[in-house]
Amino acid sequence: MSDEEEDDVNFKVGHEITSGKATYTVVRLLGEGGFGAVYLVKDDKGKQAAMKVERKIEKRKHSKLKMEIAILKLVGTGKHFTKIVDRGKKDKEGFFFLVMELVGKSLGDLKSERAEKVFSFATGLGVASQCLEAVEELHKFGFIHRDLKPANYACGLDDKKHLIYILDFGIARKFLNTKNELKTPRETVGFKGTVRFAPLACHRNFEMGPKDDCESWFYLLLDLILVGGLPWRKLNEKMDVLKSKEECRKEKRHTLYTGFKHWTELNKILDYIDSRAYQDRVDYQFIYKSLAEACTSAGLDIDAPYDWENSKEKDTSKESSNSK
Ligand SMILES: Nc1ncnc2c1ncn2[C@@H]1O[C@H](COP(=O)(O)OP(=O)(O)OP(=O)(O)O)[C@@H](O)[C@H]1O
Repeated sequence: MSDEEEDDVNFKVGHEITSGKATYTVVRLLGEGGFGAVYLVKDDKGKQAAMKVERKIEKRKHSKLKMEIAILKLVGTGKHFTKIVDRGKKDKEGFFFLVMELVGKSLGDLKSERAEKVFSFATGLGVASQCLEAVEELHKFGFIHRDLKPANYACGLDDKKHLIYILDFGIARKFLNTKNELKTPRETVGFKGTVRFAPLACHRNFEMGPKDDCESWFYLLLDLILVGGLPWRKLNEKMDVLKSKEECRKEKRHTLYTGFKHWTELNKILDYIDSRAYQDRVDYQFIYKSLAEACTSAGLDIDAPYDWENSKEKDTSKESSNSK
């Protein structure tokens, strides 16, 4: 059995977790991550929520869940962030938990339900614009995410189907100090995050700043709309992925936009992000404007209903897709 498996918290359907506020009953597992699991739960009044649990391990230096709670508390009512419902720890059973607002399917799941496994151009750009708004908000609070990818964003439920939420702040890092000044970059930094979406700085073991989240966000944007996926999607070795990302800055630039008629604005965004350094501020407005212009030049509306809001497509609720 691996360490990871030993770390698992396995709740059966019907398992009850009581806090000072309510008793939560496990309805089903929503997903499992590196350090724990996320369950669909309902409280005493039948209200549904998501409960993230993490096994309490003394030897673990960083609790991902603690970081997640700290960030959600900090951003408070930010519209792209799930609200905290409850949180606590169960010393006897040895786990921490966070109960939060329930959201719908992840962008990764929504995308994989589509015929060509990508969103339409307008949905991709509209969604990506919201994904960046969430990142901008996080940056305002002095944190970088370091693991932006379609699996870490989800759409809302019911009347919030057009709203995108950012999830999973387990490896976020503060880049501003207590005086709100940029922290001095470390000499060398270990690889963090997901190879496919990692920025060049991460591959090169450099300290990451806001512009590096933007670079990952750009890969995410392409991943949402590029039929066949990112050029390095089939490569497993970090070094090969770095090489491919570097080539896409030079002679293989066109492979980032295969099949797109309207990519000039997207290319300008990548040039802009690449022109930024660790210490630079990001002009998010320039990026939002360029995304909207890319849609306009394609004769599309960036604010149009998203692909999954179309009534012919499946329900976005994980609950309805799995429990019927
Ligand atoms: N508030 C929520 N509402 C509904 N589903 C959620 C919610 N939060 C997370 N999930 C789902 O639970 C699964 C795991 O979530 P998340 O990525 O946050 O967990 P994690 O344990 O940190 O994962 P990893 O270690 O792989 O990054 C995902 O499928 C995600 O879509």
